[in-house]
Amino acid sequence: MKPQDIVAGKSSLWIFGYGSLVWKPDFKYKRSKMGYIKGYKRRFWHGDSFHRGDDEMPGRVVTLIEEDDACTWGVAFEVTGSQVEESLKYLNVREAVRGGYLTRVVEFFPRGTNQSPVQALVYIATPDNPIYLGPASTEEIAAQIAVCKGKSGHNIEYLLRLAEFMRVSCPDVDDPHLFSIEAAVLTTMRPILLAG
Ligand SMILES: N[C@@H](CCC(=O)N[C@@H](CS)C(=O)NCC(=O)O)C(=O)O
Repeated sequence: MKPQDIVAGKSSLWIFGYGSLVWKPDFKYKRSKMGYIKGYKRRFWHGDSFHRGDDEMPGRVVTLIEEDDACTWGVAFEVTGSQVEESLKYLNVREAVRGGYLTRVVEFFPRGTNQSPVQALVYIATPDNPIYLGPASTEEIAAQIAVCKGKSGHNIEYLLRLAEFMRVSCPDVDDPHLFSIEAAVLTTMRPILLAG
């Protein structure tokens, strides 16, 4: 199913967030559910020269990388009525125009028993994206995040809020990629913060 098909004439739509959307949706929605999608892993492999970086020093934000046995936890937001058009208009600017993300349709599995999966729209930056940065070591990613900031704030805030969200909302989910980068940034920043 194409994204436009899931949206066409819809009075209700689910939008899956796995990065800044989990802690800052900034659009009106009817309800939200914790849950996951299959076949993708979350990685800090996308560049950002607007929200958390600039043209000289692009920040690193998350995208989804296809991997058969992977799953990524996040939040799905249900928008209904006028919220559908309002949220898509807002996210098109925030995610597509300023962030370089494309839309895809995924199957979202809400957490909990007796919850049926639903089709959801997701914003994803693919490797052919001009500001896609790709894989790097934990230390390299942490060093980049530690020094970048953009119009929405520091790249460290983006990292720590996502890590905090996962610890609080998905305490039983391990995310070695996310938490190893968080630990590396805090190790880098600790002497600087304590020296002050
Ligand atoms: N599409 C992912 C990632 C979204 C994301 O982090 N997008 C960036 C654009 S580069 C953003 O909106 N940043 C806002 C901010 O950093 O406050 C999601 O569903 O959460």
